[in-house]
Amino acid sequence: MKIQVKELFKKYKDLQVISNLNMDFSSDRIHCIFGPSGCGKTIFVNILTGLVDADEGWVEGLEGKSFSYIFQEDRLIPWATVEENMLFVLESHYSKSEARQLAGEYLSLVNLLKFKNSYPEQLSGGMKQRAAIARAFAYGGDIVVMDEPFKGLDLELKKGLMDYIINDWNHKNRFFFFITHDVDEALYIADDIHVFQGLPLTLKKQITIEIPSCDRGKYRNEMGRYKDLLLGDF
Ligand SMILES: Nc1ncnc2c1ncn2[C@@H]1O[C@H](COP(=O)(O)OP(=O)(O)OP(=O)(O)O)[C@@H](O)[C@H]1O
Repeated sequence: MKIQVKELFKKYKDLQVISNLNMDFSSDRIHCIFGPSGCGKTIFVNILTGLVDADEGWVEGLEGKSFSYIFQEDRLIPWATVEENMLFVLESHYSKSEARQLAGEYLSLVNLLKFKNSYPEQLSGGMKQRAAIARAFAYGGDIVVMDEPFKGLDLELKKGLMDYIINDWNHKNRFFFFITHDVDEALYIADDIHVFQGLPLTLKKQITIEIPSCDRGKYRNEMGRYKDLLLGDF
C-alpha cells in the first residue's frame, strides 16, 4: 500500500513553507522525516494526515484509514485522569472492558500504571508524554504519526519504546511517520530516512537502511557509514 503526495503547496502569509512537493510512502516501513528545526516537517506531516489543509495539491491513499498521533506536546485532557484520557480515545473503538485492559497494558509499557488515577497537572513533563505515547500505542491506528515523541524521556525508556515499535508495532499494513532531528534516533528506528531542508521544504536525499532495525546494534561499522551519509547534510 502507498500514500502519495502530489504537487503540494503551503504558504503562511509571505512564507512559502512547501512548494510543489511530490512523494511516495510505502506501508510496513518506518519513515523518518528528518531535517533541521523549522524546515517544515510538522506542517508537511500535518498536511499528509489531513490535520492541516494544503493551499494546492492532494494526498492519495488515506481513504478509510485511522490515525494515531503523538504530538510534540502531550495534548492530554487536563480534567481527566491518565486512565480516563486513554479511555476517551479507546472506547470509540473497543468495548469498555477491552478499553480498560488495553489502557492497563500500555500504561505498564510506559511505566505509568501506578499513576493511572493521577491528573496531568500532577505529572512531570516526561510522564505526561509517556501517557500520550501509551494512548496512541493502545489505539494503534493504520497511520501513526510521531512528532519528536521522545523529548524529555530518559534513555532507557526511550530505547525500550523504540524497540517496542521496531519489534511489535511496525507491521499490519501500517504507515509510520517519525519526525526527528536527532541523528541517533533516526538511525536506530527508521527504514527510510527522508532528509529535508527548508524553506520551502525540499527533499535533499532519501536513505534506505538495508540492515533490519532489530540487528542494527550488531553492525556498528555499517551504521557509521549511514551516519556519515546523514551528517554530511548538516
Ligand atoms: N500556523 C502558522 N502560521 C504561520 N507560520 C507557521 C505556522 N506554523 C508553522 N509556521 C512556520 O512554518 C515553518 C515550519 O514550521 P514547522 O513546525 O513545520 O517546522 P519543523 O521542521 O517541524 O520544526 P521543529 O523541528 O522545530 O518542530 C516555521 O518557520 C514556522 O514558523
